Amino acid sequence: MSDYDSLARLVERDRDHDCEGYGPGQVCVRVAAVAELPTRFGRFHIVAFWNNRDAKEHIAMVHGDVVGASDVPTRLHSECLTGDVMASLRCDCRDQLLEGLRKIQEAERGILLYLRQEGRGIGLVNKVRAYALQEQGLDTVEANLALGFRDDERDYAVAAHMLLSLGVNSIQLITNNPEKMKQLSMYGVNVAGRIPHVIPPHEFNRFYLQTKAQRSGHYIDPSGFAHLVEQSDPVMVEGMRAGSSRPPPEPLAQVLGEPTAEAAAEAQAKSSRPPAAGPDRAAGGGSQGSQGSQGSQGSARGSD
Ligand SMILES: Nc1nc2c(ncn2[C@@H]2O[C@H](COP(=O)(O)OP(=O)(O)OP(=O)(O)O)[C@@H](O)[C@H]2O)c(=O)[nH]1
Ligand SMILES: [Zn+2]
Repeated sequence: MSDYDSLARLVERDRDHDCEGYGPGQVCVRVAAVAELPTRFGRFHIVAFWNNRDAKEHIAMVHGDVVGASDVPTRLHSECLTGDVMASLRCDCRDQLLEGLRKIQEAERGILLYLRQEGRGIGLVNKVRAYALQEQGLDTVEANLALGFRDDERDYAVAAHMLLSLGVNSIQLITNNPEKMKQLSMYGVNVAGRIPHVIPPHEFNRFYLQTKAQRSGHYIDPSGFAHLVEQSDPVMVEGMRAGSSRPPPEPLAQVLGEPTAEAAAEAQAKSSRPPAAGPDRAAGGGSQGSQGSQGSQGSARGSD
């Protein structure tokens, strides 16, 4: 049976599915529709889900045969309109999304769940409010708390049910977030292991990533670098993987309007003048604004 057929059968199977649900919201999902989805990273199947809890349309990007499979590389991505669509540099979401699709496509099989949990579950309007507070000096955690939310409002019951509906036996979760591991296991998903998903920081998101490491307990080196012992894979961003036949995502330097290392080297080679010392660019300009300069106010959670 083809990968498509095995997924299409799930639509038939779920037509009248109505279980008691998972989590406090007793969320139940159905596999509602399946189609092929060629992407710039390769061919996927897109699986659209219905759920009984919110009017949001969560989806899975599926590569290869996952029904009944074990150790399936799986990424849970929470929606970030500003990062995913608008290419915001405040966070690492877009890089994580594209790198996640690429990692999955390079594996024999894999799943990326795109969960409509904008702003760690507080919604887009509130995330913009949180950004405004961050401009006044709060960090990402403090801004959520100031708005009356928890640091993270996400519940992964919907994700757990989606994975169970797809019939995976066990997953290797692509994440740095211990809460995702914990909740999926709690909801009955067999999380066999973790694949780190660290994106090197840049000047605009360094403080945000440090806050996630220091205050939210994410497995990111507090200095912001991907120097984790368990990280067996080299970090791949900016299309730097040697030997990959797939088109890389656009280099961050291009997004920032700066020349890439290759372009800079080429320009230098062409120039008869000796290269300028130019430490400014490497130092990131040092103009972090309020985000970079303000300190966090203790009460670190999970910072050990
Ligand atoms: N409230 C709030 N949400 C943010 C902010 N920056 C990014 N986000 C949201 O944070 C979420 C990030 O989701 P993920 O990348 O799936 O998860 P993660 O918690 O970083 O964990 P990883 O699996 O390690 O990447 C998205 O929903 C973003 O919209 C912020 O400053 N405040
Ligand atoms: Zn984001």
